[in-house]
Amino acid sequence: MSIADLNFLKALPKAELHLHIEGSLEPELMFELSKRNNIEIPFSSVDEIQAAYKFHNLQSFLDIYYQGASVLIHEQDFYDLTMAYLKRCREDNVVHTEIFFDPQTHTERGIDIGVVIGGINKALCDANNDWGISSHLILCFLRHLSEDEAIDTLEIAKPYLGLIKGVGLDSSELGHPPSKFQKVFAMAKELGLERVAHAGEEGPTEYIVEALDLLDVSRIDHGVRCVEDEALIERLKQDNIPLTVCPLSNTALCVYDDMSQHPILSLLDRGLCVTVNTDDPAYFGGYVNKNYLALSESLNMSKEQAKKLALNSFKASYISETEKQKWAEIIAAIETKVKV
Ligand SMILES: Nc1ncnc2[nH]cnc12
Ligand SMILES: [Zn+2]
Repeated sequence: MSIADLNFLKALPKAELHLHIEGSLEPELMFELSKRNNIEIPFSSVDEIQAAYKFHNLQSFLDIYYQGASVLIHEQDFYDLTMAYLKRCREDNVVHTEIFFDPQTHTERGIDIGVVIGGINKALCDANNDWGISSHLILCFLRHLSEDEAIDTLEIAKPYLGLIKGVGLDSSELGHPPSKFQKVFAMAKELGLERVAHAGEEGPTEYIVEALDLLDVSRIDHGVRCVEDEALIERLKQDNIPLTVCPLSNTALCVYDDMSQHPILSLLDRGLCVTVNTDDPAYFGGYVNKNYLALSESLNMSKEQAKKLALNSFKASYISETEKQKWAEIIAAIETKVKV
């Protein structure tokens, strides 16, 4: 890709809607926090950590991801983690981000949910004040745990609901259908929270349908397996349900053997509201612009397609209609012709 093309991708304002903050823990910070907090990790160097990042499916990644998160103890750790991610947003011209966090990964280890939310929120406020990056926070339930544990998590989050935009569902998908969490999602809706869920990453198309019908979600995270069901594709299009797609994640976790097989651009061309996101950038090889770049290199993404993906990222977000309009106008004004 030429320098002009790279500059074009960078110039596009973008929103990120599918980012697990724990998945932005870079090996360097993991190592630093393990020393700072005296937490043992089974690696003796940053290189050793990086060498362990070879995954063959979602579970092989999650095992390492939960182990990595064990170095996060104090509010300052969550602040440092979030601030490091927001610096990457600034570099990539990501001007709005909707961040997932997994409270149960921390409360299970005896960390107070207030410590987690406090550290993340302070970094989000600083990035908003200093760099104008806006954000929302989405609390995810771990689907390999029980619904009662998810309900307990929603309960302890109640004092912080003013800082939380919505709830999500993540972790091991296969064997943990959305139907398992119908009650807690109804409670979240009652509390006025937005709802999203991972579905159709490794799991079958039925999980996408369940997330829509039983959890009443307004976005699907991943959702790429919708390509197996024509009627579902039509429904997602008609009902304007966005998919937060994560290209580099999908190849790192072997959902696709090669990026050239990825369906994101064909779904875009069919009129679905697909968006580009990182999922767990510290583990999957890059942040937002790297994901766009991969689509350029492997799928020959055009500049018009890139603009549409950036536009979709704001359309699919939970920002106000006025803000959406503002970003749409800015994106529309970006020149697609290479200037000499
Ligand atoms: N890609 C992914 N799928 C499900 N749960 C996750 N938690 C972090 N990354 C995830
Ligand atoms: Zn995810």
